Amino acid sequence: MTDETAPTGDWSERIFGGFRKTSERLSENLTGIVGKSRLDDAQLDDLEDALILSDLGPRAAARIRERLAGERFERGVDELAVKEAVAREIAEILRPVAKPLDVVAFPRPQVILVIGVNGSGKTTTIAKLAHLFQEQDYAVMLAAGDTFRAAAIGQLGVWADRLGVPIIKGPEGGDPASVVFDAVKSATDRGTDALIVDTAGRLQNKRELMDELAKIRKVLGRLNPEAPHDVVLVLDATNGQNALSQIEIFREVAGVTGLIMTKLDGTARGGVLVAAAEQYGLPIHAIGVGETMDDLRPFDPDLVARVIAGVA
Ligand SMILES: Nc1nc2c(ncn2[C@@H]2O[C@H](COP(=O)(O)OP(=O)(O)OP(=O)(O)O)[C@@H](O)[C@H]2O)c(=O)[nH]1
Repeated sequence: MTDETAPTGDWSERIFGGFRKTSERLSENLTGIVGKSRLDDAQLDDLEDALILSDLGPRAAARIRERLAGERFERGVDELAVKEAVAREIAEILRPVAKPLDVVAFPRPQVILVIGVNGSGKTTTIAKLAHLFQEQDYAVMLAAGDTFRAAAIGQLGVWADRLGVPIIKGPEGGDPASVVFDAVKSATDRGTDALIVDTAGRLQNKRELMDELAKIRKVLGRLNPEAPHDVVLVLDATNGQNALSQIEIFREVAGVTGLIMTKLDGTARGGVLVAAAEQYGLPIHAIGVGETMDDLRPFDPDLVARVIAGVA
């Protein structure tokens, strides 16, 4: 964890890194592409392969191919024109899933479960979300529902101190559902707007995790039938294609309602977000572009599409 006062630089510059592996692959395969007013079958095949290799996935690749097969390039086919067309099509896929996480629950609190494998950036994302809500003048509380590891409880506690928000914790090895129960009661009593709950990320033991999350849900449902209002899966951009299998598994065990992708400031294959959007249609709430509490950014589908296509 770095100091939250560290300079953050220009975040929009950073996301070029997060999509670099995707956009480089794509660019390499489009270099020198020329033609008359339409792409021919061989060019369309190459384009589709390039999109798949760039982590956009077979479904998004097939969709973009189909759209570009019907495209008339008025000024003739060249690299820039094709990239512009690809950017437009990627934006079409991403726009419907770009959806910030809003605090809307009534009655309060809005209960947001945050899930994801260990190391994905879950704890940091919780801090970033808390900070974002604070900036919008919402009262926030954290709950340390990952009781499996003392370090996880400690780390969330450090963030709570920094942010100046209350945190409900239990003992290491304690029952996460009981922590969540206490937290919802406390948040309700205090009139808290958003309660953000950390959870264990033990994918190795799917059954145990499923039982744990089911128990949390049951307890929550007793206090508020609408809760949890959000189940946000945190994905690490550096994991590339692995993100898709994580969505698959967590959808099954936890009923994911939205995604946040972190570490898009590193060199990563963020293009997998396009595959995720096409395949699952889950809302993408935000992206993480650094380690400080200010480094959560809105997901801008048009910018991301242009970065991926190499025309930003
Ligand atoms: N560069 C970068 N690093 C990040 C980002 N988000 C989190 N990290 C770093 O990734 C590491 C893991 O983040 P955590 O928030 O501890 O992840 P976690 O999923 O809670 O992990 P556990 O505590 O092991 O369960 C830390 O060193 C964070 O500082 C991000 O957007 N960009």
